[in-house]
Amino acid sequence: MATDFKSIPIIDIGPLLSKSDDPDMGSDPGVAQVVEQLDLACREAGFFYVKGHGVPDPLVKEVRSIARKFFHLPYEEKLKIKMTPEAGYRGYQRLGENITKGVPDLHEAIDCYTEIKPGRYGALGKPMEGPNQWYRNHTVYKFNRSGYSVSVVELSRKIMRGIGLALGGSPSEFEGDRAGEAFWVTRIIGYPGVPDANGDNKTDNDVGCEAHTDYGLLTLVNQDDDITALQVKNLSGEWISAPPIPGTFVCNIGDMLKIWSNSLYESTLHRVVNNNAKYRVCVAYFYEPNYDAIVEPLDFCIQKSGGVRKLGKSVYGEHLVSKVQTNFA
Ligand SMILES: N=C(N)NCCCC[C@H](N)C(=O)O
Ligand SMILES: O=C(O)CCC(=O)C(=O)O
Ligand SMILES: [Fe+2]
Repeated sequence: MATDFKSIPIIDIGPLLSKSDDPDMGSDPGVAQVVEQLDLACREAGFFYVKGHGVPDPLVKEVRSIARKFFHLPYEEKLKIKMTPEAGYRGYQRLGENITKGVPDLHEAIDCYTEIKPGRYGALGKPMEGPNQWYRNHTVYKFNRSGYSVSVVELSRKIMRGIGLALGGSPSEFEGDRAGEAFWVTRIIGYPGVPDANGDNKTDNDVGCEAHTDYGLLTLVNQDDDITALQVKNLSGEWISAPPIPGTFVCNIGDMLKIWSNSLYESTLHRVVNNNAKYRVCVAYFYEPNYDAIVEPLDFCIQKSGGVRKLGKSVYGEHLVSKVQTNFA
């Protein structure tokens, strides 16, 4: 929402990926071009599409089809992996159960998080401890086995190397005790189409997901190919659509990157409105800092902002827990 962007840029990150293990990647002209585009996109919109990302198209489609299959199961089946605070907020959330801005959203979802062993982060980690409910549903089990998460975590790390350079830092800026053990969240989401005559899909709200920002570093959205529903807010308050572009992921910046960058990059408000008759699925992958990362504006970002420190300190795990705990009625 940093500017009045009217569309969301598409970036071919192929050149970045081909050099992403070279510590001197920044001096490669192909990489430099990608980095320049990343910087512009992050400053202007906080959103961009990536193409040339190397995740096989059949895999991208397969996880959406797994998601669709799950949401078509009878309600009783889905409830067998119900999300509860006791389950570390992992599992299935029914239609209207997620709350954004105090209003129930018109979507259902499964949340999976990096597993946290009891005691791993003390009191900070306690609310999020627990295993994912992979083994209690055949369809969810297939998602776990697909290899999707492994592909997108690698991809995210490489994009973050480009973003480190884009900010004017090193490619490894978001590694080590910042995001070397990146926490991840996978959210498998289903949005009913426009409510039908008998009102089966009705909640108090017909917005699929109300306006919000994402919490961590970088989100990778894998959305249905044939429905435009994701909208991004620009500076004048207009909602700019992020239509599906086959072969791409929609990427956006989270709250922790906003802090580290001292607001040079913003976590942009977005929402989902499915006005289509068809059911829409989306698999969102959130690449986050280390669970216990202490996040505060980086010195070189403060320098770039005329020496003014714009934001205070945050602990990622605390931010996540406070969000997760207000996501339910
Ligand atoms: N992990 C993410 N970003 N999930 C987004 C869920 C919707 C926003 C949430 N209810 C909120 O109010 O923040
Ligand atoms: O469904 C989408 O396209 C995006 C979902 C989203 O913004 C979220 O879950 O954080
Ligand atoms: Fe989001």
